[in-house]
Amino acid sequence: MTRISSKVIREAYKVSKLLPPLLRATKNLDLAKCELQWIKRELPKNKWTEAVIRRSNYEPLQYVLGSQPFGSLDILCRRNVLIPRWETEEWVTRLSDMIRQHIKDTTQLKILDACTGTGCISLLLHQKLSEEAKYKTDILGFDVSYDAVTLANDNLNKNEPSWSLEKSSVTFRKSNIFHWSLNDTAESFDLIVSNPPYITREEYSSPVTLEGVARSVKLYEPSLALIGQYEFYEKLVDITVSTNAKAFIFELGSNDQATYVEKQINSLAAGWKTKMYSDTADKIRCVLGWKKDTVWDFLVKF
Ligand SMILES: C[S@@+](CC[C@H](N)C(=O)[O-])C[C@H]1O[C@@H](n2cnc3c(N)ncnc32)[C@H](O)[C@@H]1O
Repeated sequence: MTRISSKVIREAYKVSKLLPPLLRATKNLDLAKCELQWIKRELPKNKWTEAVIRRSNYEPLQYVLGSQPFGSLDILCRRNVLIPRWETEEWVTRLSDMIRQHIKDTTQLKILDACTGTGCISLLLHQKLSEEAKYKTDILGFDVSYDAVTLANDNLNKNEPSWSLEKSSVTFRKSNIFHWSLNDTAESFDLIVSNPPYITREEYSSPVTLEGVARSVKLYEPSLALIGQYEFYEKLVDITVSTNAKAFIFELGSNDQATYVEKQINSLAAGWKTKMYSDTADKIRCVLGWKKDTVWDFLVKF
């Protein structure tokens, strides 16, 4: 565990008596100063001390402040639902920019967002694609967690007034991916997107993850949103094939998971191309697939 010197604690105390408790969670004076600024800017003065105490007990700042920016959206965050991550924001932004750049015709896009959590992926895709009048997007997000679906709907209601949903729709509902069947919707999708649970039980149980930020993840974020291995990808590939989708993008945490998806899709259906994508931190982050000789061929440039 990173130790904080008494010199740094004294320095922090000179700036504000609210800083030393924040240092316990951030382990870094500059970061603690930043967090204090956000707390002061976003919460009323009578909530500052409570916020600092919660944070000093490693509660993630997003739960304390109640939201997290995601693209140009402000996504509401509450305990029991995973906080959206920058890695997800990055690929969702890239995907929507590429769709806008390469799908030129007026098109109806049907998108399924499996394991939707706060609804951040569905909502950012909708927001970015509906800026282009030529698209009509119908997005369905589902999650097994009642708290997640409630929060996703709250996020939809928060953002909806500023959107034109006349041509498009975003819907969230409670559903278990392992009980998901085509009868659930009786329709097909063009694109399947998902950020499923993908941290292995061993990684999750490893004492190394009791350090720093990971400590707050373990203490406060739901393990239901985190722990998973191949079973989610097996089901996602099934859904891709059974809904006659033309493309997919799944977030993941390892090369093994990407290779698993590539093997699964090629064993179940012919004519698919796949690609692995690494984020700007140079970590493998997604596997993508698309049907050859379709409008989705542009994904080769992802
Ligand atoms: C890694 S989180 C991703 C949440 C959100 N898509 C995001 O990117 O922030 C995974 C989500 O999968 C959901 N989940 C876990 N098991 C599930 C299941 N069997 N069926 C559907 N959703 C599930 C969790 O509730 C959680 O919201």
